[in-house]
Amino acid sequence: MQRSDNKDYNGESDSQNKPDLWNPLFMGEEGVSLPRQDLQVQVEEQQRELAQRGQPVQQNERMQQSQQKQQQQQVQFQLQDQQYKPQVKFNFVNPWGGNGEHTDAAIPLDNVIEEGLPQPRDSVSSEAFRRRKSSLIIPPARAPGPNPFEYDDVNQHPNIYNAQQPQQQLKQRSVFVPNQHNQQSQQRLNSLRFVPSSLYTGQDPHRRQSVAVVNYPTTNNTTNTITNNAKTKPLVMSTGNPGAYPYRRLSAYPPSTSPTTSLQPPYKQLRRDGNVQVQSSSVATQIIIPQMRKCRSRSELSPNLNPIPQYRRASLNSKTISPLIALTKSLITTYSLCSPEFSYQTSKNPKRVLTKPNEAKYNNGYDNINSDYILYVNDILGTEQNRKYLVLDILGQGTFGQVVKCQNVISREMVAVKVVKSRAEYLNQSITEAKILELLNTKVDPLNEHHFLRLHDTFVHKNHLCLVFELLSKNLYELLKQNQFHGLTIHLIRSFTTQLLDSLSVLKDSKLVHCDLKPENILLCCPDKPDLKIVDFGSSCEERRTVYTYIQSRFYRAPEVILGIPYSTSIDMWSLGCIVAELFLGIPIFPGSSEFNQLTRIVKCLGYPPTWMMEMGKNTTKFLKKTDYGDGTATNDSKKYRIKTEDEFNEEYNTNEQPSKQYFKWTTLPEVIKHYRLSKKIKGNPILIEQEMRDRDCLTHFLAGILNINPLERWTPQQAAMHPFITQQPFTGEWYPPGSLHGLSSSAGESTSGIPKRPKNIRHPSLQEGTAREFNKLRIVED
Ligand SMILES: Nc1ncnc2c1ncn2[C@@H]1O[C@H](COP(=O)(O)OP(=O)(O)OP(=O)(O)O)[C@@H](O)[C@H]1O
Repeated sequence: MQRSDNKDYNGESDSQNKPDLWNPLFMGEEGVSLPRQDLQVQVEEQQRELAQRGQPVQQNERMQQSQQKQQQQQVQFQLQDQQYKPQVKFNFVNPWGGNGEHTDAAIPLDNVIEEGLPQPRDSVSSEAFRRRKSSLIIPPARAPGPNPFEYDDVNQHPNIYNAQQPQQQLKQRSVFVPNQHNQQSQQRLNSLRFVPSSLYTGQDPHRRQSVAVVNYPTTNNTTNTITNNAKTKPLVMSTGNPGAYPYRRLSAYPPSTSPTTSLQPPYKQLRRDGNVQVQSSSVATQIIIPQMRKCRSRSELSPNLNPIPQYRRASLNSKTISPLIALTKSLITTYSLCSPEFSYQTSKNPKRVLTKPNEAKYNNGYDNINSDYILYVNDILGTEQNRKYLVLDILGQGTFGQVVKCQNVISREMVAVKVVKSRAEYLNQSITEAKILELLNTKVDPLNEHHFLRLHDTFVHKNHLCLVFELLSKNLYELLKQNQFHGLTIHLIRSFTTQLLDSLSVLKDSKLVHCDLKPENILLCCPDKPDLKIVDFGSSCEERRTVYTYIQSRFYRAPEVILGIPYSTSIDMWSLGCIVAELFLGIPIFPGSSEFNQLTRIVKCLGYPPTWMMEMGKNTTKFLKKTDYGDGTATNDSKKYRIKTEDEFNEEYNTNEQPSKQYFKWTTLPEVIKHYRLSKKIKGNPILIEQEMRDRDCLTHFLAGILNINPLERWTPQQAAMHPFITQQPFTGEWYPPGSLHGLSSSAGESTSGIPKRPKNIRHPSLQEGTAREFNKLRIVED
């Protein structure tokens, strides 16, 4: 099977020189340089021969010349060989331990930005770009769970891929190891022609090609032996005596399904390649090992699928399985087939530490410096019967603690356990989270219809509160990342938004504010369906108890929170607007590097907040400046304020604010949405493009209603759920939520958003007098 996509080769698009998946080059250590070893061996051999002939061993001039020539030749070979080598380092991780390097498979952020846009791609900016720094309390960097299938140093592996040790083991068991048993003949072969250097570097190409190929037929007129007639001839094989046949018979094929022809793979395959000469019982024929060849066209890279892929690989129940399955899901079976001594028991695995940092500091050595419980794979959390959970892997690390994938030891149910930090402040907040979830699960949504995470159990383990949740799949941030930070389809966005609006409607009715809605806290229920759930109610509160003023992750923080005005459930709608825009654009719409920068970005895109908000905000003077009109002619209240320049802000607060990095060419919301690049699928199809543009207009209108800077005009979830973007009714360009006079005037000031303003004669009662009467009713509680 050959690769059909080329994306993983360091982003290089040229597929011409890419080796296929089974190329031994993929399996070896990068930089394997057998030719050098070969050269040495050859020189030693020459020396030995000279010595045998009674000539002095010292290198005379001729020998030196010939060595130089050979060296030049080898350098040439290596250069040629480099063309075949992938640039990616494929390391095989030893699932039993070992501390090889891990190649980071994370998708580079370089793919995120549209073509032609400024590229904020230096490491610092991409770090800052991650919104994970924007939480209430800066959380440690997300620590994805180590992948047990990552590739590590080949030599670390205790099994068949080990370049040295297994060969010795295999040799003891009389297993055919071509690269070792015919080392000498190989040297001679190399001297005859060019063979890619790594073809024989500690790898058994046949073994890699298939575990099943080692099952060979026995026929009466053949003798299954390999003649290692290295001194005189290249590798020569003969077939015949089954007992002496160097390949082990594996249980993968029951006798009835055993191949019956006399020439079976790999011989058959080698022969097909035209490079094999087989010696039967009477006539000896040479086998020439196949060489790598250059891929000439793209079509050669497409997989070569056999309807019945005989003799390629097998599972224990004799079924043919794909190489991918053989090397992932069925890896243990594959190992078992390769080596009868191989045994695997999870309980014997060394405990892999999941927590970072993992140095013991507090809580009798159970906790690290952040008061996080140091978790190991195979740890048991909980002590009570039926409340014991086997730790399997880490799912996420956040402000409040770590979330780990666990299995209930008795019921075997898979769950997610949040192990809260052992500090009082986190403990108290997590108790609130548990209470809110309990309320949602039992009273508000007992039938599990409104997309809230289910809490199964709570217990305390070594001074850590543990919350046992249903196990969900990846979060929306991970989904975007997986999509290389390209936006999702409008269809999918609609599906997600509909579900989220349903949840927010229920929360609003229950007077609950989530306070930390962001893509990381919205999880898919399973990987292959668009069903989702909202998690992390750790910052949630009742609407009448909005205790904290420093809430929400920065990118999703509502303007009223930034300005320091009392808030309500409408801040979740703001976050939702930011999330929907991000799902479309692939990257956050307001990726503020600081609160000041966040507000600047919002104002640039959507215009100034209404004056009453600025008058009322506790933080207004921090970020905005009152303008002096001198002659007093200014009538427009909004012009009383302008956002401070970076210099003014830096001077005042001794900071180092930089001008906002532009992630999009366009500034206003309608422009950003309209000009976002078209997906390849619809490019060139005018009908689809027209449909897409209509959808975008509708999406823009929908977003403008949710991303209304004025929280009193911002649509409620119930209102938003009636918008044509959600209902898919025809969108005429104008829409007002039924029973409301709220239009789309996003601010009382100059609208830079490009969204049409509500007609002047229509005013919402709460805006009369320009005061914040509604807000005054809310209780302001300082934190
Ligand atoms: N039930 C679950 N199933 C699978 N993964 C989960 C589950 N709950 C949480 N996660 C993962 O763990 C991550 C952190 O969870 P959570 O947000 O609850 O922790 P936190 O400490 O409150 O984080 P934050 O810093 O956002 O406050 C999530 O982003 C998600 O990827």
